[in-house]
Amino acid sequence: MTNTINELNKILDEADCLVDETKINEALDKMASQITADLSDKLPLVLCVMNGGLIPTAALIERLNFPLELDYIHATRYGMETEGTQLNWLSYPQTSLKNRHVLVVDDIFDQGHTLEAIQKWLEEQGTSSVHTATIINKLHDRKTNMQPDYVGTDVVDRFLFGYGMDYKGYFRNLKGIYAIKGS
Ligand SMILES: O=P(O)(O)OC[C@H]1O[C@H](OP(=O)(O)OP(=O)(O)O)[C@H](O)[C@@H]1O
Ligand code: HPA
Repeated sequence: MTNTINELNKILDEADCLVDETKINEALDKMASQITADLSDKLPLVLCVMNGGLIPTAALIERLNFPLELDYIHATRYGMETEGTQLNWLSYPQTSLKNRHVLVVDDIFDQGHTLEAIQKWLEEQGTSSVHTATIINKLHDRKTNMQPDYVGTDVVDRFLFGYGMDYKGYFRNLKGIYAIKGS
């Protein structure tokens, strides 16, 4: 256990903070304004993509001053790894989705497979509209075809953690967004 704590503390000490708390808050404010303009009269259902979406979703919805409902979906393709594989669907929303305007919130748009699959599945459930939002868009050319409707900020192609994103299950709780040394 001491080894694990030491290893994790070293990872954090050596990491680069790419997006600090101030920049995250500015990004969230901008996204909230755009979402308010589009969805404030739609009684939307906000769907948090667990686990990474937890912190961004909480921060975003406290900036939305109109009636909305909240539920979650849990799909994961990275697990404890730094490379994604197939998407595992672990939990589905309990709220009826038919004829609903849905806003899906996640932490990061990396290759895009997670959000693309969730969007497709939601459309098959008879939703009226599906919008997608992520705090981070990772810049590289390995993307699927879709684009999130609302993006906080672009970040270079390194392995990230903090603000919802994990390194081996840890560090989702950090207030900034960090890149692992050498990644
Ligand atoms: O754009 P993609 O390449 O599909 O990657 C993005 C997804 O990967 C992460 O989830 P992960 O599978 O790590 O599960 P977690 O949210 O529980 O960390 C992140 O939270 C996104 O949901
Ligand atoms: O860079 C990342 N960090 C953490 N989780 C992730 N899931 C996709 N990309 C990442």
